[in-house]
Amino acid sequence: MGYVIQTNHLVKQFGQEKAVDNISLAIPEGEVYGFLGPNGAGKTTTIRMLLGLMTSTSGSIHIFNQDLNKERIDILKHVGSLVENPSYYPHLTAEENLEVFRKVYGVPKSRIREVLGVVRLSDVAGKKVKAFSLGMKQRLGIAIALLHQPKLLILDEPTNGLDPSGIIEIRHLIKRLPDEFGMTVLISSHLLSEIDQIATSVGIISEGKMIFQDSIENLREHAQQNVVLRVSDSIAASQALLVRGVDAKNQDGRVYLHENSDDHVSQAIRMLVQDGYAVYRAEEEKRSLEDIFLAMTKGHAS
Ligand SMILES: Nc1ncnc2c1ncn2[C@@H]1O[C@H](COP(=O)(O)OP(=O)(O)OP(=O)(O)O)[C@@H](O)[C@H]1O
Repeated sequence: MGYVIQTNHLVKQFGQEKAVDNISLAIPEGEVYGFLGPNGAGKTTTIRMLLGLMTSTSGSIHIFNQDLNKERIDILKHVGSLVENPSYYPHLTAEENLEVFRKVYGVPKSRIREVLGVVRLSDVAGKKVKAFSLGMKQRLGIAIALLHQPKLLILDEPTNGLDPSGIIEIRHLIKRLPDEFGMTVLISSHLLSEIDQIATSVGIISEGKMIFQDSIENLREHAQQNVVLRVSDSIAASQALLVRGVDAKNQDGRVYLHENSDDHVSQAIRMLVQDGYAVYRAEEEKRSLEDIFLAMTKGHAS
């Protein structure tokens, strides 16, 4: 499979601080890549380098298999982006704003109607942008980014500040782009929950370093849940299980079983009952992807 974006040991240093520290992104074609990290992790800095808005300290960037240093203009012709707050003309309508950008890009007038349709703003095309909600403004920003039919769309925290319905709208919109338009999308966020339903690949950064990069399925595997047992004496019970080779841990007065297949759980319960312990409850630990993400980034920070 081809990669649309590949960075090799990318570094950006501000004074003594490495805001981006050895990041090797690999973003396959046709994916929605969720670029995740807490505030200040280095997402925007990475994105600014990808868009040629900032030079790197070291490392390389290849987009569409071309070196960004050497073929910047050619590459950026096929990239659309929405980084931080997009600039609009508030006193112009959505359609008039798009017309300004259409002329810059030199694309046919028909694109305006098409992109308004894609972002579902056709009904308010004649409305002044100053009357738009934040969610509508973000969708207009995406419409502008789509005008020249880019092969790659880069969105920096597009759901920041949006209410839940605005987040859902953006989510639906982004999800359609790879299938309908063959596009690859990079979307950054500090909240995994916001993008766990749209991303097919995920890269997690913390303090400038990449700490996880793989498919969303493999991230879900990390989120595999322990089974928690409430028993009569959790300290002695977890010891008894460990002695018999069961991966068990005592925590908060409960026994945590890491191996959570039906066979393992029933075997552990049988052992405990045989040893005279009372087993009151067996429950799956409720651990969301967000919990896993927080644990990963916290673990890294400490
Ligand atoms: N122009 C700059 N000069 C000095 N330091 C900078 C500059 N830009 C970013 N930084 C620092 O680099 C680090 C990473 O910032 P960056 O904005 O890339 O993080 P982020 O992951 O995008 O976070 P956020 O979600 O808050 O935007 C921060 O410590 C920030 O203070």
